[in-house]
Amino acid sequence: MSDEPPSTLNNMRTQMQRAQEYAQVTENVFTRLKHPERTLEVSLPVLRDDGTEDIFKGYRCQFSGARGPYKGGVRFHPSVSQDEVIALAGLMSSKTALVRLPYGGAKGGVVCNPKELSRDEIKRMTRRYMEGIRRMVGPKMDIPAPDMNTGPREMAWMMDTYSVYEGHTIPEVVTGKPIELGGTPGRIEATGRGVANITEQILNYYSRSPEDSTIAIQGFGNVGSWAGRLLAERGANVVATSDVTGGIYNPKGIDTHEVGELIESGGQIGDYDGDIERISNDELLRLDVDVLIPAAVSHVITADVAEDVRADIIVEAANGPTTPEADDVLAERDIPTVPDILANAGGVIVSYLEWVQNTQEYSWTLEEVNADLERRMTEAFEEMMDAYAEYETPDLRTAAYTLALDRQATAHEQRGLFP
Ligand SMILES: NC(=O)C1=CN([C@@H]2O[C@H](COP(=O)(O)OP(=O)(O)OC[C@H]3O[C@@H](n4cnc5c(N)ncnc54)[C@H](O)[C@@H]3O)[C@@H](O)[C@H]2O)C=CC1
Ligand SMILES: O=C(O)CCC(=O)C(=O)O
Repeated sequence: MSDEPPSTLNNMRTQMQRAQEYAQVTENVFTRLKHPERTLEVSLPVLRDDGTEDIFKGYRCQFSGARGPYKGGVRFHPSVSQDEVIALAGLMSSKTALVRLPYGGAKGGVVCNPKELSRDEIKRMTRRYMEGIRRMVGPKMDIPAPDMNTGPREMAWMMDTYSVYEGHTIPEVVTGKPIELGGTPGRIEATGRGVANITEQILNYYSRSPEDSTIAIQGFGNVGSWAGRLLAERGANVVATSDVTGGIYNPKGIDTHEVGELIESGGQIGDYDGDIERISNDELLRLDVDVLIPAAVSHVITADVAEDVRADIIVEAANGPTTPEADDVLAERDIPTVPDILANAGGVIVSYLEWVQNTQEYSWTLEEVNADLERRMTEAFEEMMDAYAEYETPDLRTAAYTLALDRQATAHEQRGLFP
């Protein structure tokens, strides 16, 4: 096993490489598709509440714009690095292609621990970040959105900062905004709703259903908590979940709505005092459940963990949770893994619906948004399963990447970017 620190970018390139032999992509185009178009690094001077000033580092990577404006979230997390932001921007380019959105891919982030910053400090940092990247973004150029530790509040501050410089309000420069500022109903739950949809579909594909399934979810933030609540509504038994403070387990089931409310009121899993047994994040990944849903950080399912996984199916709600070495082990062990670029695409799909509403200055109902989301997820799932059968790829990820690569290569060729 290599001593190299895990590189999300190397992992993403290996995943693309594995699809190259099935996709209609020439070597020249493939080389282009593996490299980002540009990455900006910004230094953000932020006044702390005690009167001192700190410099935070931020990034925005635009990976590919061949299929449309760049699109992707912004995360605030200590693990943010240039390598990670580039890789996540690459994942976004494949994700938008796979679910047929008219976008390219981007990602941004600031290296910080928001848990150690006050609301005012986060606000000053967010506004500085938007000032730093504002020449690069725009409603027809690059449209940021939420990711880890960012949400409607941060999107509102980013939208306001951009609009102040432009001299008028431009809601469509970011998505995931509060509803009052042009956000769409359904965006907060969208990624979790997409995960619930895909989990139900993969279970149905194997002639099973949420009602007879137990689920373990690592990470109970925006994505994990909504996936958990919506799967429970579909009849599934969510038996375990976790956050950075550790995990909880009850084979009879966890009250996902109660835990969700605790998290939304600022609590942590470590504070939950229901009828549960405490487990570690590592133990959660090895539970004997029907479906394992990693919904937190990258690289958690390594080859070693994959050897011990007892779930029948994995659905990747997080970006990049499984290493390529782990993919090999899981394929060998016949454990299907629905890849991130499909499983968590509900967020960017509803971001697209928000952007469309903003550009048309019109608004849709929650029912319309949810129906459109479910339809797009279902179609993308069926296309991935058809590609899996047609190309006989070793796993679902390679099938998904084959479709994404083909569509990105076609865009390059049709635009005349290559002879
Ligand atoms: N928010 C969105 O719309 C989308 C998010 N994603 C991905 O989903 C994942 C989760 O994102 P969000 O729910 O938005 O973030 P969040 O910040 O709302 O929640 C993250 C959760 O992960 C937990 N966590 C953090 N570090 C951990 C660790 N080392 N071990 C175990 N748990 C840990 C946190 O305590 C929290 O429960 C990320 O990989 C993100 O890129 C993907 C698509 C869209
Ligand atoms: O909603 C969006 O535009 C992007 C969400 C995102 O960052 C992701 O899917 O990883």
